[in-house]
Amino acid sequence: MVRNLVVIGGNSHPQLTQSICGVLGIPPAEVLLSKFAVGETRVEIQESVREKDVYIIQSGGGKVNDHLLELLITISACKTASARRVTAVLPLFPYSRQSDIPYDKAGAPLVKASVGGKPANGYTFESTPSTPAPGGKTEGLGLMNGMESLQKGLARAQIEESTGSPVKRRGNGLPRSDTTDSLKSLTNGTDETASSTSSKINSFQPRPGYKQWVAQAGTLVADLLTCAGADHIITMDLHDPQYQGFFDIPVDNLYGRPLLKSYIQRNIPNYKQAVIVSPDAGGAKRATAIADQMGMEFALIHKERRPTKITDRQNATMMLVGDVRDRITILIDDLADTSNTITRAAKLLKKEGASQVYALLTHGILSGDAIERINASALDKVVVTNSVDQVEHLRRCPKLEVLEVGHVFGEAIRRVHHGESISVLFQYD
Ligand SMILES: O=P(O)(O)OC[C@H]1O[C@H](OP(=O)(O)OP(=O)(O)O)[C@H](O)[C@@H]1O
Repeated sequence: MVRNLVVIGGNSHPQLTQSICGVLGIPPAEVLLSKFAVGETRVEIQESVREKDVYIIQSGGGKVNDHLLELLITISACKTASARRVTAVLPLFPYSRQSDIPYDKAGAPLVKASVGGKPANGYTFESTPSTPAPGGKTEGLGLMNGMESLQKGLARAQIEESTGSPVKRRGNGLPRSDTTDSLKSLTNGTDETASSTSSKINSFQPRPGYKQWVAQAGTLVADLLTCAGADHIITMDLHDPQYQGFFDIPVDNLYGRPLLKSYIQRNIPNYKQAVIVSPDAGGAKRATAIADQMGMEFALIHKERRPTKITDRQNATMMLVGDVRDRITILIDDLADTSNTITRAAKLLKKEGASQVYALLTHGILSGDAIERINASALDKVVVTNSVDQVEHLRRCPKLEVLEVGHVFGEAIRRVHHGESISVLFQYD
């Protein structure tokens, strides 16, 4: 029994809250988490948290935005109810993959670039923005684009003023052709100017190589948590460990690896002869750490994230570096979302002669038709932790096995509460 410690479970994962409370020997706090008719989140803390050390359990996955808002409101409610310290426990941290520019699954940037006003079909990843030449035109970019739009808007206003009727526009904001003559007379009076103005008046057209300005949601979410009043974060296997640097409060990033290692030792026959495989270069460090510690061989799948052409998805190939013939292979990754990565990797491993393919992941998000994809794949077994609720996934996927993380978070909470070191939880030997 621990004193002055309160655990509040969000709606994302009630089973994990129960298991953490079981480890700590306390019941979860009484809270009301619901929604008003309009859809707004409603939170009521139904017991006193004054001067208490509060831990709120809320994972990513599922209705991730609802869960995030519910967490923020709960943190704020505890702070205003005079909690001494509020710790957000996020077994899967939401939005932590969004600190980079977005790519589609074939690895192509989501920017649809245009070249000289033409569609992006000729775009290659080797393309670079053209160097502006003296007297050269910089079509459709930045300041020039703004000036041309302004010029065009003025021209349209003048036509409207002189004719007394509004200029009709196409969907893209261009005047209709019946106004073109008037337009010509109001610009330089030449066809060339009119047509070039027409082509330029359109909205912003990014060029190849232009880095699209995207929301850095990871930073925003970090700020929202601290703004709401979180004093401390506990999470597990952050997709980018550097994400801890987005916070100015302590972040404890626990490892799921001890669980995965122990699964291998207990369940894979003659495991020293098996091969650990990283399904992409991004996860190589994660997978080699396990292979090195367990004295196992390692292979890498090079996931080509840069197809030659933006339209050519077939070029987004996977290539195996290492030998897996007649060996059991174990894919190691931090998470599976759509399951594309692990199912494609499994197909390649079987093609290269692997006798069996396991996938061991910390976070089984398994969105959309991920389960169907796994069921139909070459994967023999998928092992995930319950950092995300797996009840529904288990029901639908006979290949799925789930490892319990409640004791890891329970022990981390106990140690943080008592001011003990939790570094022992970071060791995975
Ligand atoms: O199940 P899926 O939808 O295929 O997603 C899973 C993949 O996504 C993440 O990596 P990401 O593609 O973000 O690349 P990175 O490792 O290079 O950051 C993760 O590490 C997996 O490899």
